[in-house]
Amino acid sequence: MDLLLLGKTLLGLFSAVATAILVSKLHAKRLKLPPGPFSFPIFGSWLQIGNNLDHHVLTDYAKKYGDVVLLRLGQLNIVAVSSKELAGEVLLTQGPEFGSRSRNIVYDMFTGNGRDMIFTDYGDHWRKMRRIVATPFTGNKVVQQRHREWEEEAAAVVEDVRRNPAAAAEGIVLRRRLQLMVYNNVYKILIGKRFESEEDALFVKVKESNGERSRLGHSLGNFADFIPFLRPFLRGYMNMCREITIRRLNLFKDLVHQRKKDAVLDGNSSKCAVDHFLEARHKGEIKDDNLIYLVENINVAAIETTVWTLEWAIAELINNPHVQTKLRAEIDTVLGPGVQVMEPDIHKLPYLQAVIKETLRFRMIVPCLLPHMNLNNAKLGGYDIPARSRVLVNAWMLANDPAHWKRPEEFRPERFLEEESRVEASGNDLKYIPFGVGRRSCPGIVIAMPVLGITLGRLVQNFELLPPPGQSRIDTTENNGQFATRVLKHSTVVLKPRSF
Ligand code: HEM
Repeated sequence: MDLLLLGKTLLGLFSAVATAILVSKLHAKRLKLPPGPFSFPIFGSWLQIGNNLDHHVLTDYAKKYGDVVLLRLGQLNIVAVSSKELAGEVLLTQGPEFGSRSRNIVYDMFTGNGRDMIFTDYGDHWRKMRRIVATPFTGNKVVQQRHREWEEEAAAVVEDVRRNPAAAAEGIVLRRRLQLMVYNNVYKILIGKRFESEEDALFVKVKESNGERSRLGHSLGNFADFIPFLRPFLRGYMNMCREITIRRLNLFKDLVHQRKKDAVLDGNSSKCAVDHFLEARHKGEIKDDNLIYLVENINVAAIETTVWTLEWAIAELINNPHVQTKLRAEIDTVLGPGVQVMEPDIHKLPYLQAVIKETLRFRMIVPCLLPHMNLNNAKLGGYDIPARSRVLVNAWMLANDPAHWKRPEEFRPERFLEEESRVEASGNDLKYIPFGVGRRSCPGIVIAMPVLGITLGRLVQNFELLPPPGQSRIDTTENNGQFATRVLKHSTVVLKPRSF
């Protein structure tokens, strides 16, 4: 480290200590803050908490301190909420107050300081961007217009797996093929395009750059977020983030440009999301960079979320063979052996729906939703919540709390046909909100649920899903990141074809 950097760091440290002590004294007098672990000047509770602030750690804090906990990490206040009542306050009753998003330095960079939709503050810009995304992705006709494409993509997966001798013998990493399928589902809506194979050059490029962005954004604890004078130590990491941001935005600009050319050549092609975004741009509702960030947002929100959920569901179906057998029997009985699951069939397959709901409960991939934020000082559960707190709703804890659920530690889809038969994934009961609820809830539920139903239904009716030879289970060790819970190791799966 050079002397100048060391000098700057020490100076920063000294002024931060002085400011932190002064601010905390002033605050402590006036505000009734939620309980939480002891907070030191400058570092807050970072030394006790460490860098693993995932939903399990937050659950432990909730058990110790209560339904609303304040964790101070340097300058950042993190408010963790874990009761139905307070989740309702944050997401519904006080939705506008807590409807902004907390970003960190990396997400400032990824989103151009909130020029996107997902990480922008609650207000007119967000409202406009959300409406523009909603038309092509979540309008009430989207399922009707698109389900044939999703069925064809799922049929292509089944075909490819049947043709691959390794699938029935040593097994394959099915995730890779499912990833291509979900990219195709989303890219057809986004730019009217699908990729032919996993080797398609553009697919490889998009997938790698999204993967790199996701890897860099996944880290849970980032000390430079809450102790800004330590930022110089992260120069290398920040440079990588900057580089990937530029690369991705250029890639998405090229995609939009290409779509403009294709649409002119082929006047008959049906309208895709980018066409809607371009119209909004022409009307002056959004600017060029907002348009590119919308494309960026769909790339991060729509694809891996669905792939991770499929990956978890497959792992649970293999580790719970009785569930898999029961699901297969339901499909065979209702549709007839070999009659392929179509989207309109899903409502006739309650056990399939229950398996999906149970996966989203037990393996909630966005366990604390995306971070909410209050722009101004607010009140919650009788406590003062300082402006710009990062508010995390521990949705995983609500969905796995023995106070609300019978034997929550079991993967038991039957619960959604028996004691929880009225509970829906759309959040009609706040103990189960895998897509959030309220203003900032996931608009993608409209397409995610049918895609999950078609894909899982087709896999189970066409194959027996098994662990690889020599193993009795799929490894379900979690990899918990800033926003998402993924499977640590992408599993190899054996798929034995059924004959009809
Ligand atoms: C199984 C699949 C998915 C799950 C579990 C999921 C879950 C979530 C969750 C928990 C949130 C945050 C809610 C909150 O902070 O209150 C969210 C936000 C969002 N999701 Fe999804 N999602 C999935 C698929 C999709 C798809 C397919 C799309 C495509 C349109 C999508 C688009 C979005 C967007 C745009 C937001 C941000 C909304 C806003 O800030 O206003 N998601 N999602």
